Parts: sequence; C-alpha cells; structure tokens
Amino acid sequence: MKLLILDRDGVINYDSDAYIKNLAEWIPLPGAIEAIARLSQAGWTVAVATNQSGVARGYYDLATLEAMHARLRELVAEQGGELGLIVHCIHGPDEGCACRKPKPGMLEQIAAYYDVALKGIWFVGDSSGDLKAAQTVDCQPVLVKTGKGERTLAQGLPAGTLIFDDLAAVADQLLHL
Ligand SMILES: O=P(O)(O)OC[C@@H](O)[C@H]1O[C@@H](OP(=O)(O)O)[C@@H](O)[C@@H](O)[C@@H]1O
Ligand SMILES: [Mg+2]
Ligand SMILES: [Zn+2]
Repeated sequence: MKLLILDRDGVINYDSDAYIKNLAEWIPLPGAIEAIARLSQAGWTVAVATNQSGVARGYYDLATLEAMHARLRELVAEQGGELGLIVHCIHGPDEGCACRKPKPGMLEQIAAYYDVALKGIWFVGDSSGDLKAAQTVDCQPVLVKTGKGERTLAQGLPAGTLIFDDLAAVADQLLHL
C-alpha cells in the first residue's frame, strides 16, 4: 500500500504562532490541496496526524476542528482526490497523553487503521516534533520548508531527514515528476 502521512499546520495549511483558531484562519498553502489530490489519484493513501492543543487550551472546540477537516476533505474532493484518515491529538502538553507528537501514537493509530507497518513510510512535517515522532517508529522523516520548516531546519535535523520546499515538491518526487 502506498501510504503517506502528513502533519497539518505548516504542511497542508498556513500555520500561526497564534494557532489556527477558526475556519477563516484555516487557509491551504499553495499547491497543497492539489498535491494531495494528485497523489490520491495516483493510488496513494494520504493520512494526517496533527497536534491540536488549541482545543485543550480553549482556543477552539472540537466542532471547529472538525469543520476545518470537513473543508479540507471537500477541497481535495473538488480536485478529484480523496483524503484518508485524519488523526488529531487535542490534549495539552502537560496531560501526558500517548498521542501528542513527538510521541508516535498518532502514527501508530494510522498504521493500525490501515494494517500496515510504519517502517519507511514518509511522514511529512514542519516541526521537530514531527521528525522525532517519525524517527521513533522508523518512518522516513520529511521536512518541508513551509510553516515552521525553516526554523526547524535551522535547529538541526534527525539524520536522514529528507528536505523539500513544500508539499507540492514532495508529491512531485513521489510521482517522479
Ligand atoms: O503542525 P500540527 O501538528 O498540525 O499543529 C500545530 C498546531 O497545533 C499548533 O501547535 C502549537 O504547538 P503546541 O501544541 O502549543 O506545543 C504551536 O506550534 C502553534 O503555532 C501551532 O499552530
Ligand atoms: Mg506543523
Ligand atoms: Zn493526545
């Protein structure tokens, strides 16, 4: 199975240090929706693993988060694609959950859902927590320079991390364009 796992904020949509708190603030990055649709049409399953501590912090509620994800699915469908499983962690950093990146719990949830091994599966993120989560479960860490990617790059990366300008470039590579 061709499975690709994506972080959300800073990879699919613009991120903000003030969190993405409502549907109006959820704005796809250039080429990101098309990249997901292109991959989907080529037989890839594209899943999402996203930290959403803004819910625990009271910045937005689960219904708002789900509205963002409904919009994401709608936009991908409009481009002729289909988005796979979206897994989110709505906990705060001090709750000690198993799903908040850099813990790999969401990646493991996705692997269990699709009944696949994680080894070598590309996980595309913009933050060090994304790359650490990937490394922990032997996924291929992939950094994009959108969102917090340039900051993350400046901090140093796990060995073997692949680097791309954006999600469109990741799709081009996987589709050998
Ligand atoms: O990149 P993903 O995982 O899709 O989502 C990240 C968001 O949940 C937010 O995560 C926060 O980190 P803390 O959760 O406060 O440590 C901050 O980095 C925010 O800028 C960011 O919008
Ligand atoms: Mg991110
Ligand atoms: Zn969690």
